[in-house]
Amino acid sequence: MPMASSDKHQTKKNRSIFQSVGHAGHGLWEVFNTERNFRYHLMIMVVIIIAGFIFALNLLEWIMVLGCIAAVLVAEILNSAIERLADLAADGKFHPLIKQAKDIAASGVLVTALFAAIIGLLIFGNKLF
Ligand SMILES: Nc1ncnc2c1ncn2[C@@H]1O[C@H](COP(=O)(O)OP(=O)(O)OP(=O)(O)O)[C@@H](O)[C@H]1O
Repeated sequence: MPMASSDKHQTKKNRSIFQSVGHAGHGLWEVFNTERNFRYHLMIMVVIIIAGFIFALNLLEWIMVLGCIAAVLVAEILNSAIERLADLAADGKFHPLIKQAKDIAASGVLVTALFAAIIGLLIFGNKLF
């Protein structure tokens, strides 16, 4: 469970590092609970990490693999935040700029995932062939 916020209707700055971390943890929990793609990425992450141990990646390879995983997860998290702001602004109505904002945010996830896949193929492909 995430750390509880002491003030559910807080609109002022966080009072301490602990409160900041608590709210960030709450955000992570929200993305995990509501975003199917984020859970897919987490499952792929587990498979890649297991593969990393099986193929005995060296330090540099681990750094690159973990960097790619972090980049994809962060892209998905930021995409989710933008989707929520867009939904708030759209208020249930269709708007071409909302469509652009959501599609552009999603393209950030796509580009990050594509490069992560290429880097993964280079690292694991190099071990296989
Ligand atoms: N209010 C809106 N105005 C215009 N287009 C919208 C609006 N809401 C959603 N869309 C379009 O529908 C698509 C799906 O929107 P939705 O908010 O359901 O994203 P999602 O399925 O959660 O996206 P992802 O697959 O990136 O997680 C968006 O990418 C966008 O093209």
